[in-house]
Amino acid sequence: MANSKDLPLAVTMGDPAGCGPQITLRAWKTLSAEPGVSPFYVTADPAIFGEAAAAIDHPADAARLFADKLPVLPLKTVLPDFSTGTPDSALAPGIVESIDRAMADTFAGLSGGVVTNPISKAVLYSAGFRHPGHTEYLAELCEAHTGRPSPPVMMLVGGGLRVALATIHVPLMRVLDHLTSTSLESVIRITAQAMQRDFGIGTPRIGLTGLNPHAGESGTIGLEERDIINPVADRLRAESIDVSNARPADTIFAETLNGRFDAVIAMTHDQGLIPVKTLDIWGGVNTTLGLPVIRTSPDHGTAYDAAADNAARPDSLIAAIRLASKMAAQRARHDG
Ligand SMILES: NC(=O)C1=CN([C@@H]2O[C@H](COP(=O)(O)OP(=O)(O)OC[C@H]3O[C@@H](n4cnc5c(N)ncnc54)[C@H](O)[C@@H]3O)[C@@H](O)[C@H]2O)C=CC1
Ligand SMILES: NCC(=O)COP(=O)(O)O
Repeated sequence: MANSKDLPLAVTMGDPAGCGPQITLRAWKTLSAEPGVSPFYVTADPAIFGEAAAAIDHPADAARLFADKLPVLPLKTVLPDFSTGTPDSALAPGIVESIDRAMADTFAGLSGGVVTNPISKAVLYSAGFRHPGHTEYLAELCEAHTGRPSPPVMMLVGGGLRVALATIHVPLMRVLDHLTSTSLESVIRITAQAMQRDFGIGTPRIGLTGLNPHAGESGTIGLEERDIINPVADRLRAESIDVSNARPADTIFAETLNGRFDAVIAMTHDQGLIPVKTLDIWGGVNTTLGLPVIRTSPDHGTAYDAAADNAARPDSLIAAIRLASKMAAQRARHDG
């Protein structure tokens, strides 16, 4: 499967009633004038971008047009009328087709990676979508394509931090059903490999948060550090993976900003996302590690309110496209 730096990136439409069309157009205006970044095309209905868009028949046409027009590969699904800022489950089939097409192009070696625009989980759920989010859906598409499981790891990059998650879209009450020695070991291995292959860090230093306050305070405020996290870290250190024991989650991000770790693995979604979004709400990027394709995304959601005001900021999508472009180049170097 190609993941070449020379291929265009496939950007999905996301929810067309959300911020996706505005931020895509604004990102294209910035990036079409920026040397060194991969060109991209959008899998979408060209009409949602007005005169700035040019419909293309094939991803290979994107690079030639990119400086002058936003290249758009049209969907088969006809979008119903919609109102910007108003969620509508009737848009779900087009949203899903856009994701499927971007992934199919990447599997076929026509695109160098996928950058997803935000979707509303609630809108897709109400139309029968049975995956928690893009992350899990993309992993399923990868498994269907390769025949091998691709356990996905969500990583947020921003504010000087790289933060992977040991559990993703899981209700807090169910975290312990998902945080097992096996799952944590897999997340650490995938993060360590991705740091080398996609971020060019030869010997990554990985910090683990504790699950409990004070990382369990020697077992007096919780036992998961003693029983799950630290034994996994011990085992992996014996294999020369540079991973810490569980450290208090309230300080590990400051330690990381001071240079102690290259990446942190947080045990829960909010534990990891709060520091990144607080430090870098506009520039943070969500990337999925562990897949055979490169995937990035803005760290924010559909921002229906900002979209309705025509005020959606493209910064995070721009950062997501730049990161995908860099990862594609790094992966090509790594894989030789
Ligand atoms: N990668 C994805 O597809 C993601 C999707 N979501 C989905 O987005 C939906 C809305 O979630 P919320 O929690 O409201 O988060 P949100 O990120 O859409 O909005 C939170 C606040 O930030 C503002 N905001 C976000 N992005 C902005 C931008 N680019 N420009 C200007 N203002 C911006 C919004 O206007 C809002 O006030 C949910 O259904 C959720 O499932 C949330 C996060 C990521
Ligand atoms: N909070 C991050 C988020 O919900 C993104 O999910 P996904 O759609 O990238 O799986």
